Amino acid sequence: MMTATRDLDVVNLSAGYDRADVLTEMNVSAKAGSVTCILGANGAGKSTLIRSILGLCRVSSGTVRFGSDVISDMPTHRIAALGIATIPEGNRVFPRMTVLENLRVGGLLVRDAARERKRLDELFNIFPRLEERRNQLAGTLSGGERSMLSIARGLMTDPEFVIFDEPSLGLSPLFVGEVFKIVRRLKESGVTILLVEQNVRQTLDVADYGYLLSQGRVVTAGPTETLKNDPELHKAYFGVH
Ligand SMILES: Nc1ncnc2c1ncn2[C@@H]1O[C@H](COP(=O)(O)OP(=O)(O)OP(=O)(O)O)[C@@H](O)[C@H]1O
Repeated sequence: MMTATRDLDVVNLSAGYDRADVLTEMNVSAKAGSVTCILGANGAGKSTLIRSILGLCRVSSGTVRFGSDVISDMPTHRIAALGIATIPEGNRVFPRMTVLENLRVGGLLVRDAARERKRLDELFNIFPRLEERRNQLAGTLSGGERSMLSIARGLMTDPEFVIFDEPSLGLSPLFVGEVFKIVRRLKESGVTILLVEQNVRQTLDVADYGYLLSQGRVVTAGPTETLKNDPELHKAYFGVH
């Protein structure tokens, strides 16, 4: 595991699809080694923000920087090669492949066999259940094990910056807890995390800093301890005016 050193900065970004911008002059920063959460109702622009960071949106103005690199004009594969990875929602795995095969697919960018073995060992250390079940077909794992596998697969490249896109979506409460435990564990290992989640209470507990989006703009932002008492957040999530 590497200790993150680079901040991610979205600076005055306007971006979207075709001719219409979805994000308007957005400013979001994720500090190296911290957990930053992105909150907001359906359609607020959370996925569009992630897609912009990954080079999957049309940017009309502004920039995205990762450390000293401007990444907003890079193709997605180059952004990934800088050490930015995404974990998809829920528990997506290749059901007819074994646990080990799923992990190897996640590590396709890792061309060196010795590095791949070392990384597998590190991940099996974090996820011992996956090691026990390394030769089991992923489709026969429990829901919780599958979500561990989908997260571990996304970590095979040993990224410095990890974007979680609604990791608890569709999971039962018990497994949601597991996902948040993994986020904490990763944070302790020094990785930078950007967390998009609807599970607002647990997200605010694990994150250091948060942004609330609405209609493609940042409505409010701050340390999560402060955000917990922010009237805008209460209005958005708990219906308190
Ligand atoms: N491929 C696309 N082409 C055109 N418009 C899109 C596209 N994807 C999303 N949008 C629009 O952009 C706006 C923001 O959507 P986005 O998916 O970023 O929101 P979100 O906050 O991630 O919502 P959710 O929580 O529902 O996933 C919405 O109005 C949506 O219709």
